[in-house]
Formats: sequence, C-alpha cells, structure tokens
Amino acid sequence: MPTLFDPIQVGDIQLANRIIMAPLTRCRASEGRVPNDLMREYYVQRASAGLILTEATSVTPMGVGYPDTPGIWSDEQVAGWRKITDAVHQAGGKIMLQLWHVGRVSDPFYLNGELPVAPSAIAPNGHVSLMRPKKPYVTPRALETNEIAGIVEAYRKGAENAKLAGFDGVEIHGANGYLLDQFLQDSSNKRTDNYGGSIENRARLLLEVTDAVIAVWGAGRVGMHLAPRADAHDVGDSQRADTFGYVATQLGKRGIAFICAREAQADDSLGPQLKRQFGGVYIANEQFSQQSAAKALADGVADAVAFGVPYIANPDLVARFKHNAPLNAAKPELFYGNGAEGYTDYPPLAQ
Ligand SMILES: C=C(C(=O)O)c1ccccc1
Repeated sequence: MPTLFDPIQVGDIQLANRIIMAPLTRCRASEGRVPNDLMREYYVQRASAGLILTEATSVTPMGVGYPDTPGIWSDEQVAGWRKITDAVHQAGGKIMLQLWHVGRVSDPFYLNGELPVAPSAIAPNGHVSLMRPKKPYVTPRALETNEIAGIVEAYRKGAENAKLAGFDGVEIHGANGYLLDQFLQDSSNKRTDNYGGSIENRARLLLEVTDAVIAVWGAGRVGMHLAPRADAHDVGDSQRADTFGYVATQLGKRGIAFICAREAQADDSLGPQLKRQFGGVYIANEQFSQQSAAKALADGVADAVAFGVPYIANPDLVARFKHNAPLNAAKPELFYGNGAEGYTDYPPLAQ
C-alpha cells in the first residue's frame, strides 16, 4: 500500500516522493512576463517536492489574461526559466512547466487592444479576475478554422522552449475553463467545423496539442491538467463523464506520463472512472490534507497528490508531513501581488 513518502516512476521521471507541488498562479516575480530571481528563490525553497508543477505559463502573448504571469514564448523568458530549473536541479528537485493559453478568460487590456480568442464568440459570466478595477468579460472572437494550426504551433514552440529552459517535462493546462477546456466543453464550444459538435471534435484541439508536445518531449515527459468538474470560468458540459472519459482514454493510448485532476474529492468525482480509463499515473488535486491524501493513495484513488495552498505557506511540506509537524497558515491576502511577503518569507520548520 503506497504512502506519500514512497518513490514513484512518472513516465520517464523517477520521483523521490508522491507529494507534488500543484501549479499555483501568483501574479508576481515576472515583470515583463520574464521570471526573475525572486521566483527562483520561491521554487528552490520547494525543491523537496516529489515534483514541482510550475504556475501556468503562457505559450503566446495572446494567451495572457492576468497581471505579471510568466510566458515561455521568448528567448528572454527561456533564459529566466533556465536560472530556475538549474537552481531547482542543484537543490535535488524535479520541475515541469505548465503550458497555458487562457482563451476567452482575458481582456483587450492584456492583448494590446485585441479581443481574446475562443472556440466561439461566447463570453463567460463574471469579471476579469485579479485586474483592478473589475471589468466584465468582453465577448471573445471565435478562432477561424485556419487559425487553429497556429495555436497548436504555439504550444509546440512553448514545449520546445521549455526543453531549452532545462525543465524535466511539461504539463499541458487542459483545465479550469481556459482555452483547451473551452474547446472541450459544449457550453463554450458551439463550432460547426471539425473542432466542434461531437466529443471527438471538441477534444480535437486538446489532443492535437498533446501530440505536438509529445513530438517535442516524448510521451514520458508530458502530463495533462484536467478539471472534470467542468465548472471553472463558466464552462460546463452536458456529457461530462463521456467527454472526460474519452479524453482520459485517448491520453492513455498516447501513454503520457500523468493526468493531474483537480476535483478528486468532489462527491460526484469522476476520478476513479478516469483513473481506470487512463491507465497511467493519476495525480489527485484540490484541498487535500496529509491524512486525506494518504487515504487516497491507500484506497487506490490516486497514485500521487498535488498540494496547492499548503505549498504556498510550507516550502518544506515534505519534512512537515514526515515529522507530523504543524503547518504554517497561508495568508490569502498575499496569494497574488508583488514582493517577497507571503511568497518567499514563510518560515521553515525549526531544525
Ligand atoms: C491558472 C490558474 C488556474 O488554473 O486556475 C489561476 C489563474 C489565476 C488565479 C488562480 C489560478
């Protein structure tokens, strides 16, 4: 019966433990969308995680939707990330970059006045989060069929740049109502071309991106982030179990390293079904404690667990779990924004 402290082979990568740092957008330490030394310190502090999944990182300037989030489309960004991967590796850690495109969850404010792009011209309800003052979402522009190859190329180039930046692999952000999820869900995708309508068509872009990224990295160093609850940023799907079951099955056929699913403790979790249909390493995420994570492994619900907020406040989470030590309390008011406070200043466990 595996525990959180047991090593695990995830695709081509051997992890020292099953305590994963979940992707955490912090909207800081990336002026000009280039990761800086403060971000290097932040990730090095957390290098004892079995695996670090970085914060979501845009593959193109048109895929940005928040202040001060990093990119992976320029040489300068590659150089900034290289400093981070080198330092994390020197500290004995493993780190994969999360490749991101926000699609309609953006605003002309971030896009030099251009409209956000999406599968269909349907704006999500709500407002552009983390931007001040709060603004309702604008209606995005539906991508032309002949533009989609360019989206796939942006992810492929991002995957290539991540390799140049020294990462151990990449995770594709297919969750939380961002572009790939917008195409996948039938509430946000009303296309009539072969990227809309059937489940196969709505999953097409996600799988074309997956194939392009596999061509760069090999399947053993590619993961996929999914949100089977399908409830973020106003997306939704009328056939959730079938839609995500199809994706999990297709990803299993490709033999990618892992799926990281953000919903495993939901009452109506598709986790067990998807884990079975995928057949590979299944990382559960969202609001786990050490105890509920240990149970998920013991019950075979997950092979590893990704922790978000605990990793914000506890760089040495593995040691704290090992010693059953108390955790630092996170400061939500400092989750986003600039500077070291609430980022790199959480105290380590007293030796
Ligand atoms: C990338 C994010 C996600 O996947 O939810 C995100 C973005 C902004 C704030 C929090 C999280």
